[in-house]
Amino acid sequence: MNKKFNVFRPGQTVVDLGFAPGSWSQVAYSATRPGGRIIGIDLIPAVPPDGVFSIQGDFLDPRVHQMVKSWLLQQERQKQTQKEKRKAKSHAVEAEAEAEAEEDEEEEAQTLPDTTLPEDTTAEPPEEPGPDGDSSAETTTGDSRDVANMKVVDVVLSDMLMNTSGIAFKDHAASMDLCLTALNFATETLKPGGRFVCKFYQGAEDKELELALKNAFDKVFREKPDSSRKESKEAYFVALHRKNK
Ligand SMILES: C[S@@+](CC[C@H](N)C(=O)[O-])C[C@H]1O[C@@H](n2cnc3c(N)ncnc32)[C@H](O)[C@@H]1O
Repeated sequence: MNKKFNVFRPGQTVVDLGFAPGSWSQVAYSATRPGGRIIGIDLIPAVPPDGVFSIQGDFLDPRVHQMVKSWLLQQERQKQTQKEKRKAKSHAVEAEAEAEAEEDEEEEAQTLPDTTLPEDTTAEPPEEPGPDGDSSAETTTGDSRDVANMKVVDVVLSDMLMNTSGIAFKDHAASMDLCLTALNFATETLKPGGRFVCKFYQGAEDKELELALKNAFDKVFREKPDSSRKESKEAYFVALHRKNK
């Protein structure tokens, strides 16, 4: 499905619901390098693949949503701090280069007759805003706003499925609960343009889920990948480009 829909890109933040034992997380991790951040959540204890952070808990429990959001916030703050550090470093390099250039000019000037020296040679250089001063302020404000709204996630995956009972309607209803919970979380956290992939058990109510997805995303595909057994009621929705609303 990733090959077909190109779900992952380098640097993305991905939330993998029902991640254990971790194959999807592993694919997400490799496909989002460098800079990707992956968090997996599962009911059962499982060691996540390298580079993946995990939380053990029931995603139907709102407290688990809060834990994931806290992690996302922390990651976002880290990203901003790293961005600011990089900016400060590049400003320091620029300032050093400017100071060196001025020193060179002064040295050159000292070798010339006095009359050629401009009057303000000894004056402090005027403080000029960095080349990206204004736009960086905008970016920071934009990021802070996104963090406040928690729209910081690029992809939400849900492969959550209960142990099936064999009673089709019951399994379908349980699957719809999980999918709708995942979709609610995605609605709260996905950036505009974000993607959502969820496994579901086909049944009477999946049309409603499809409609909710179409309401929130520009494109929605119903998929039955080759790896899924033909007789199984399992299928996937792939929703691309979260609408900006
Ligand atoms: C099919 S497996 C996931 C396989 C995984 N995507 C992978 O690639 O390795 C489904 C997982 O969903 C988890 N799950 C089911 N209900 C859940 C819930 N309410 N909260 C969190 N995880 C849940 C199960 O424990 C199980 O590990």
